Amino acid sequence: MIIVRGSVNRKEYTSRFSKGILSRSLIRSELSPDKAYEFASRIEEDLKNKGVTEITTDEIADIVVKLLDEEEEKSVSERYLNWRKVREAKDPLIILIGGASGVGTSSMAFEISNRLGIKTMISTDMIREVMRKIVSEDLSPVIHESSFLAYRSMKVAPPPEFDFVLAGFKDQVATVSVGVEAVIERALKEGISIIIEGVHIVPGFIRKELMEKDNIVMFTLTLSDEEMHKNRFYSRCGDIWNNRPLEKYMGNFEAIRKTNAYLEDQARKEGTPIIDNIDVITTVDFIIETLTETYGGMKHVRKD
Ligand SMILES: Nc1ncnc2c1ncn2[C@@H]1O[C@H](COP(=O)(O)OP(=O)(O)O)[C@@H](O)[C@H]1O
Ligand SMILES: O=C(O)[C@@H](COP(=O)(O)O)OP(=O)(O)O
Repeated sequence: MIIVRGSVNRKEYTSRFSKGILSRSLIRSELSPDKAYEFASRIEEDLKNKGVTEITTDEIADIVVKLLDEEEEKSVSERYLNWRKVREAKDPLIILIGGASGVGTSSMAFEISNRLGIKTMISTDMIREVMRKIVSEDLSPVIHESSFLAYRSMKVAPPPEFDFVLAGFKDQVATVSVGVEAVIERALKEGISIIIEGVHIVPGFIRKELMEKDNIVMFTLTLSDEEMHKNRFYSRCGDIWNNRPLEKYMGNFEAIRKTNAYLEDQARKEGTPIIDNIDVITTVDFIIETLTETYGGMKHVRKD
């Protein structure tokens, strides 16, 4: 039996060498499950042949990187190292992924959670749903509508020179952002990493003293190609569990595009990393690389 020594949150632990655990970290680096399991098996076999009975996680990582660099593209070992950098950081990581309806925030949040092994994920739609139960329609009509239709329930119409879609959108975002900040503060208090995604993650709407923390990182997803954006709704409405009618989004597509343009403007104004969410791998790599630069840098890696 091979004993593995590692540490999580400064706590030392030992466990038996597991091909399954090692395979999962390789799959996060975009290796196919079959190849990941083959690599894990070869590493275990090699350790046994050398009579190794105890090894540290860092020593395993060195073996993995060497093998990946010998047999795979450089990008695979880079992904593996990025994943370890972020996981070894001493502060919980709060990732905020915003974007207009249909651009792909929930799908990308899911991909990132898999890649980084972050188990806690929540959508701003869910936060809004809870708020709808607590805050009556009389008190805050704007949260009882879709973000791109919130203007329909504004108590007072905006001045004629204002864009009414964006006036309603901003009202709803400002209200739901209170719930988003509550989730961020709870995650910091519990010391857990979390991904929060949705249309209400808008640059400039989360308190500055939270956004100034470098373990809280926001990304804005956009789609410059309108046809591609439309197709995303067709693709989503094909999901068997989806109960949201395609017509609602197609019938308000112009309003949704307005919120997409507004999100882009806010991202540029606030210096928020922004990516055209055309391709899953490109988007995920961009987010991971940005995290590694801003968060996974040496100042965050545990000193002990
Ligand atoms: N980068 C991408 N490339 C291809 N399809 C994507 C991408 N991101 C999301 N999708 C697809 O687009 C549809 C909408 O994505 P979703 O995450 O539900 O959007 P949102 O949560 O922003 O409303 C889904 O069917 C999803 O599979
Ligand atoms: O309010 C909104 O813009 C959308 C956001 O959800 P996504 O489309 O981003 O999943 O919620 P809904 O239309 O379902 O009420």
